[in-house]
Formats: sequence, C-alpha cells, structure tokens
Amino acid sequence: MDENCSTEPCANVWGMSDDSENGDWRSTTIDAAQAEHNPKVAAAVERITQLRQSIDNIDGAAIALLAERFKATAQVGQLKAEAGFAPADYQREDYQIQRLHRIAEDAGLDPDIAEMYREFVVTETKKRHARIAAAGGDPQVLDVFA
Ligand SMILES: O=C(O)C(=O)C[C@]1(C(=O)O)C=C[C@@H](O)C=C1
Repeated sequence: MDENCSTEPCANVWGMSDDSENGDWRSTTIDAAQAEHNPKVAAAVERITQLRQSIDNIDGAAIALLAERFKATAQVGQLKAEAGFAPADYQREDYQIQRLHRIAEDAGLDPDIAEMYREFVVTETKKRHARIAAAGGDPQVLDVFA
C-alpha cells in the first residue's frame, strides 16, 4: 500500500480524476477511460475487473445456496407446525453458533461475520416458521415458497 494512503485518499496519487476532486474520496467509480495514459491505473482497472467477475460469481452462488436453505427450512417449518413444535430450537441454535464460529476461524473469516449471517438466516427462518404455523402448516402461505 502506498504510504500516502494511510491518512490521505489513495485515488489521486495515481493521477486519477475521481470523486475526490469533489471532496468525496470515499467513492470512486472505476472508469476504464482514466487508465488510457497511466499504466498503473490500467493494471488496477484490469485487476479490479477480474476480481469483480469473481465477486459476481460468488454473489450468484450465495443467492442460489440461500434459496436452497430457505426451501429446506420451509419444509422444517411445515413439519414443526404439523407436529406442534415451536418455531425456535435454541439447542440447535447453540450448536450452529459454535459450529459456524469454528468453520469461520478455520476459513480465515472473522467469526462475527459468520454470526451475522447465522443470525440473519435463522431469524428470517423463524418468522417464516411462525407464518406457516399460523396458516395451519401450509408453506404456500409464504409469498415465495423458498
Ligand atoms: O433446525 C430447526 O429446527 C430449524 O427450524 C431451522 C433453524 C435454521 O434456520 O437453521 C431455524 C430455527 C431454529 O431455531 C433452529 C434452526
């Protein structure tokens, strides 16, 4: 990292024109035209473009996996409603918290991120379980089945 970047905006050390000229260096829209006369900027633009392709692939896979997860939990919600079980199972959640914490650490991911993910999906799942139970166990009550 350029030593100028620790305290100052990085964008213009490469001679790029960006939002920093308007006083907002926190936002930079990558524009290939800026790279034309600056090889360092050109290399950065090329690499960012490659990385964005990976990011888009990862986002697509994450959404597909989430869809599968919610399809599975909708079935759990139906089974729980039919058996008279409550939406939440805190013993299961404790197990999931510990397990995802371990997996995150092994993967080099901040466990807080794993916990934010878990909290989000489990909270949404419990809301959907409650809606299925209120509809007498019919998962079709969900706007989208998954
Ligand atoms: O495993 C269950 O019992 C579920 O209902 C699924 C799930 C989850 O989303 O993973 C949701 C709610 C429970 O509190 C625990 C786990």
